[in-house]
Amino acid sequence: MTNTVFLQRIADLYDEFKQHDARQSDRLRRYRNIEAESAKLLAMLVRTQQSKRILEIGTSTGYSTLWLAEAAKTVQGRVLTLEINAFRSAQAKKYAEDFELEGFIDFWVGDAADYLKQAMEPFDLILLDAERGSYVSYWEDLKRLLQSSGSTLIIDNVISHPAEVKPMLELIKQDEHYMSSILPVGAGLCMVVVK
Ligand SMILES: C[S@@+](CC[C@H](N)C(=O)[O-])C[C@H]1O[C@@H](n2cnc3c(N)ncnc32)[C@H](O)[C@@H]1O
Repeated sequence: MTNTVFLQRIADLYDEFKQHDARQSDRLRRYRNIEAESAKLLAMLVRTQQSKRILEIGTSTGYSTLWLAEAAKTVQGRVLTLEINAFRSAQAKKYAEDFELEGFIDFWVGDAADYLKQAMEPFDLILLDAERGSYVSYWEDLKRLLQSSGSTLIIDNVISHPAEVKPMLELIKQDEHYMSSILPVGAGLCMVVVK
């Protein structure tokens, strides 16, 4: 698939997802995919950082996963994506097949907390985009998975939902091993880098 085709197809898919969400009154039934500009920035980060090991927490229908995987493909990287809703994970897998990117993605179904508790292998880039109320409880595990200098954590929705992410951002700020900054892109991304 050429880059032009990828961009057109992913834009069409995003429109479909947005239309789906506009029809849902229940927040949990919405796909809540990341903003297009944020997804593009993530793909740029993979390229600049040459991220080989990428973790996504919150697959939904795989919009951000596709962007991450398309970039991972160019740097010989892989994406592991976690989703509690098996139906959504299956939807995401189907889109990955349609985009011929399934070979760069591992889909894991379950509560992210369970994965994070037992995980030992480090990641170069982690996208945190699940239920914000759980983020603080993930922090100790995330620290273990962000092992080397330059390893990066991106947290979505820090401008759109400041109160919900505040406890997590406070925790990060207090830790002298990390630098963090809020990027005014999409719904607001917090970029956290291991010093
Ligand atoms: C904001 S959406 C993710 C959007 C996705 N990153 C994208 O841009 O296409 C959050 C997703 O996290 C999932 N989720 C919520 N709590 C979770 C948990 N404890 N473990 C794994 N996934 C969870 C939800 O089912 C939902 O699909």
